[in-house]
Amino acid sequence: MNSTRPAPPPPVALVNPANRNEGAPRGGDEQVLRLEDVSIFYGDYQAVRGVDMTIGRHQITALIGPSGCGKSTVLRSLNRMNDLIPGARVAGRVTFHGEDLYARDVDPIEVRRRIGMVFQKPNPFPKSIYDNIAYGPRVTGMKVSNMDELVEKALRRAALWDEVKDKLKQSALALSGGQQQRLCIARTIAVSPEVILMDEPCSALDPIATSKIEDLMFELSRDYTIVIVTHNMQQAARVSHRTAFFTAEVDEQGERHGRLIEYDTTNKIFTNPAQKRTEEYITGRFG
Ligand SMILES: Nc1ncnc2c1ncn2[C@@H]1O[C@H](COP(=O)(O)OP(=O)(O)OP(=O)(O)O)[C@@H](O)[C@H]1O
Repeated sequence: MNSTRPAPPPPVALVNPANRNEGAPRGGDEQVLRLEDVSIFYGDYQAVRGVDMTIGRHQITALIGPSGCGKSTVLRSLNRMNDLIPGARVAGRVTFHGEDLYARDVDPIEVRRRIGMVFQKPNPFPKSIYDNIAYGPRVTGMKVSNMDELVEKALRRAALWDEVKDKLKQSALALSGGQQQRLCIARTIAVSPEVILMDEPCSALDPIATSKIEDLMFELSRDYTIVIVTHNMQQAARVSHRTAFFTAEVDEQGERHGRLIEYDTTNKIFTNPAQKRTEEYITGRFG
């Protein structure tokens, strides 16, 4: 008997009664993405250090943590979006179904088709609603027998069809912010990705539009694997199956590096985290 075993931390404030993903994670045993000892640099600066994590199929994985801890940097490493930032470099291994995403012969364009991304600010093209959806399939050379059908399917999947079906030829820029974000999700879906990365997709939206996107994420997780960066802990608690808590640590030289502190089921992270720093962040005492 180990009588010196520390007592588990008390339940924290953000207990998660509304989480719809409680219980056995769907399909989560199958790993889609894996990070092994991943460090990410901007020039000489090591923004993220030594991250190990796996992302399960058809799960929603939330990345949370204080500003500057490297959440977006890690997210962008999952579809080689960091390649587009001059001086950015990924060390370690990121694999997608066991295949090294950064291997020489891997085409980053194909990576981004299979692992799509939705950004913080809705960024539709200054084109019609229809052309926003049709653009990806056209430029990636997808063989599409019926583009109208594909556009309708993507818009339906993104829960936008009923609102736009009578104005497909109108500019996407005339849509509300929430509609624009669902259009961006439809645009991502149109090229048949397997994973959707979302970088604070609701931060520019009001609570009603946010709630619609959260419902949509839940629906989409039946068919897609989703990784979301969010500042909103309630959102992580509501929508995700698993949560990764990052923070920035200062090294001997006084440099700050993002580190993954704890990664577990969302329920565990929000009710009984193993790490004191996670608990302090969740309860608002730090960060
Ligand atoms: N393009 C860039 N060039 C140089 N440094 C960068 C770049 N992007 C991010 N960084 C630095 O990397 C670190 C991690 O940034 P990142 O944006 O990934 O953090 P974050 O946790 O997503 O922050 P936030 O929650 O504020 O969006 C920060 O110190 C940031 O200044």
